[in-house]
Amino acid sequence: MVTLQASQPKNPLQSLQSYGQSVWLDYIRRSLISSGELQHLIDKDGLQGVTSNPSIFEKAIAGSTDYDSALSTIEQSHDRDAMSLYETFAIADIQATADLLKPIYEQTKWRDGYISLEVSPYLADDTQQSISEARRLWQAVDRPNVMIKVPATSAGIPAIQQLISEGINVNVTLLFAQDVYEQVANAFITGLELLAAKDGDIRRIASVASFFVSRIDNAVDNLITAQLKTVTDAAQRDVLRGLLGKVAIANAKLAYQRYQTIYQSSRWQKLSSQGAQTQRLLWASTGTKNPQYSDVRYVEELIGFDTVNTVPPATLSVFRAHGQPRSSLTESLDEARSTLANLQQAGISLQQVTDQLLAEGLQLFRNAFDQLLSVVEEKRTAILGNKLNSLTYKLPEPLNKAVQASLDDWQQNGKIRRLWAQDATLWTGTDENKWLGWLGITEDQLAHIDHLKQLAQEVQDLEFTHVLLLGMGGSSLCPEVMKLTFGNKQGFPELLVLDSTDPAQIKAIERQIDLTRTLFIVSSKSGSTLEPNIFKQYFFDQVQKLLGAESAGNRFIAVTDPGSKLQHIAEGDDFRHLFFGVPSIGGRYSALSNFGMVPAAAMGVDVAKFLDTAEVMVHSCAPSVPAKENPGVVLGNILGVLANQGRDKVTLSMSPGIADLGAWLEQLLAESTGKEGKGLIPVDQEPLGNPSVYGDDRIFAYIRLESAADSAQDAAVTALEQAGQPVVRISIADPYQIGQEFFRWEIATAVAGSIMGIHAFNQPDVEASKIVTHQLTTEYEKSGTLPSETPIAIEAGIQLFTDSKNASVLSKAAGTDQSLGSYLRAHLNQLKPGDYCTLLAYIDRNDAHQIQLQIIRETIRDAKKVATCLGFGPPFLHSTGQAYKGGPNSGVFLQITCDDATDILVPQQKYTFGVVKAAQARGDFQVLADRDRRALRIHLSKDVQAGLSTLQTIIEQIL
Ligand SMILES: O=C(CO)[C@@H](O)[C@H](O)[C@H](O)[C@H](O)COP(=O)(O)O
Ligand SMILES: O=C[C@H](O)COP(=O)(O)O
Repeated sequence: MVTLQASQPKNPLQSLQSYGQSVWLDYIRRSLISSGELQHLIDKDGLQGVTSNPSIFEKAIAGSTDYDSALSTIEQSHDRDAMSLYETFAIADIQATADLLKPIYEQTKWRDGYISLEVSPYLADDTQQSISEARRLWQAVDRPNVMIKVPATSAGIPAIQQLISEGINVNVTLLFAQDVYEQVANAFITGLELLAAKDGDIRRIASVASFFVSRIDNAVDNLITAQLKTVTDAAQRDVLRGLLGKVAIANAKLAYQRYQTIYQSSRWQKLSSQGAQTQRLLWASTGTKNPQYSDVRYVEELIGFDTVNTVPPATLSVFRAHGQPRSSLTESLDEARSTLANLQQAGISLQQVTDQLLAEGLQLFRNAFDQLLSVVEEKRTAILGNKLNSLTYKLPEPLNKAVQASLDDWQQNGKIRRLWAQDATLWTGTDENKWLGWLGITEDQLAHIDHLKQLAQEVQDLEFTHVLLLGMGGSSLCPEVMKLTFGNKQGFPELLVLDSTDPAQIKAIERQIDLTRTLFIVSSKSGSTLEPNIFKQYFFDQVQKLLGAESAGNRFIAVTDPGSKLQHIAEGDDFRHLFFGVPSIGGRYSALSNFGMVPAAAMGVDVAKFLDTAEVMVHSCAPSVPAKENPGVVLGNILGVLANQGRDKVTLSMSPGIADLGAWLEQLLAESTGKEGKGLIPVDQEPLGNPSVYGDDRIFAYIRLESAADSAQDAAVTALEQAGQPVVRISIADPYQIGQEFFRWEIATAVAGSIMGIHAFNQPDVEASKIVTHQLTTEYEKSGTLPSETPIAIEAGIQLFTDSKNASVLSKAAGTDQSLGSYLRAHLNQLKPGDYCTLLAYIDRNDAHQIQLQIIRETIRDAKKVATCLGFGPPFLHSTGQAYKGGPNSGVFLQITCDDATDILVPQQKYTFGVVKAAQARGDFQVLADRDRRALRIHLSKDVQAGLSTLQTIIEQIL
């Protein structure tokens, strides 16, 4: 303790030192430090320490502009998440305060001169996390005169012992009960003993036990006042009245008695003889709350040797002005005992009060922390402006209310933190924790960006004209988005993507490229997917014929998970490069990993910039960002809650320049959530209609590219909003910000999956059709033909097929006129409100076919007022196929197959690509039928365009 000169006139604050009490300030704020006011308090009032807590930092950072310019300087140089911004400010303030207090620390031989920093209030129930957080903060602040604050919960007490044993100074906070205080003192002493046993320097370990005072009076006075309303007995009323405003101080005085006993014990004497300092009681919560009580009561009544009182600024001022110090802490101890005994007799349990105060105290700190982080997040978002894609939404009121309640649940139950902590119980508790590697992928990629930069350089140097990506689903959809969004980058090859076994489509791609100047990327996470493997066989064979076996591998790159079959093939064929995926990232969550970024780098996208830009969204969705501020969590809650209320058709509308994002989103949403009879049904590329064509099963998501928006789309979305349809709007200022949507929607899908109660990372029903396809191709290899089938109707060169169950339903409904039209009418008449209709087209995906299918789709939507989807096979099998089979049984399917005009033999196999496609269509159909889906297959002849025209005419006639 610093001894003041005898000659100096002492103010009441300064006088406290002569009673053995140190005054600390329960407040911190940057301007207090920078203005010199804190130094003044140290110099003039003898202030000997400072404490902070989440509420104090909330007032400082959220309630002032002290930090605004620092915040914008940081953000302008590099974006950080709200938690990291808060910590940067908090740590800087703590360090600056520690430096101001350092002379006191040294003069008092490490007894005083401390500043405290509290661990996140969200860790109060977790011993291990409290320990690691405290260690991390201790190292980050890197000052000997800091104390890390840990709450006195049952999980906190073992953490306190451990931290003390490691030589970390601890301020034990949220202490209300004497018994708990004893446990804390015991943990402290044990911690010191452990440190001494390791030959640690125990003399320098300082700790305080922050015993809260005024809150006890508040709580107890309320209970007494409530009793006084019912108790009529005069004597009892006197006793009750006499207890008002007495309990907190009585409790503190008796805690101090325990302190004295503990630190006179022989156990302590052993440590003391080695130079250990006691863990002082520190009176906290010492601002007077009840205006009827003296404003200095919780200072004046608690003065005693070897104690600390941490006071808020207002109490500091009034005590300086009129405080009357006396040695009060050891006065009237009998009265204190009888106060507590009377309280018990009056039926008020002090233990219940203190238990409740601890729970409330934690909640208050959590609320303050959330408020603090919300405000930092708001300030950050304002500084970022349009560098962060915005999200707004308008929902009909009952739905909005349900979404807000769900967001509250996510907040109060710490679910965002649980998501980031990879807690499988947020979903089904199966193995979801093994599939969350995508949460940290941007950081990982940026840390190893050189391999992508080198690839980009190499591709340029070698002057390839094309990069052809061979892959399916999660391995092809992000590259498709990149291709459409970024087009051809000057000086780089054009990226093409092959994800279809349709022979016409393969030929169309082959016609576009020069095989000798193309770089092939074979992309498959599992490395065992049929399509990329046979694509590789085909193109490797072609290149080999032109360049010779030695050189062919030089034109191939593989992206796959370590140890896969594709890795072995790539090594065997001497591929140019082998890039690995992360096994804990499933295909549809892999966009920002090598599966999306290798092709992006090869086509000339600045991947470092792309990932850096995506990180802005990662920061916005961070675990510490409160639910209502968290853009991924907000979207996930909207999707999950609306799906549970029957609005499960997520109708996607994108600006034309980013239209392919829809196909990527389709896979993410459908494959992640469409299972166990539940699911979000994405509706992509369905042209927006007027509000009258929609039922009440939709939610609309409009993703607008600000630089190239479509005014008709804008008007249509506004009309939907005005008609009361739920609409989410996302705005993207720059195509480079599309990566933010990858991450936002991944978080949103994971959140929606949790709300819907499903495993958001598996795809059990995709596997089912793969198995049937495999059986069919094996059969073909043996017999040279696929099993024969009998159509249920033939007309105008079009054949209809279905399974026996659907056949009998449709035949009955078609009646005597078993024409194509009657069957189609019977099939489409099964559509009822809330259903959706999907066209599953196993044909060449060219512009003409797309236009025809879109017309058919619109006709069905407008006539039946149902959602309509369009999937090309086989790609959709790796995407929406999961939801069609595993999701709600509300789909009515029209599968469209055709005879192939030309076919291509798969090298080293007996089958052709056409046979594979046919087997895939049949496998798909069989599984749909096995799952009791309403499905009809329409088989066209070789002239697909003519067949589609006939189909279009019939559908227009019958609806
Ligand atoms: O625990 C410490 C210091 O160790 C304090 O910062 C403590 O958190 C504060 O005194 C209280 O939170 C203030 O409580 P109150 O005045 O709001 O009741
Ligand atoms: O979405 C995933 C597709 O089924 C492709 O899987 P893959 O990357 O293991 O080949």
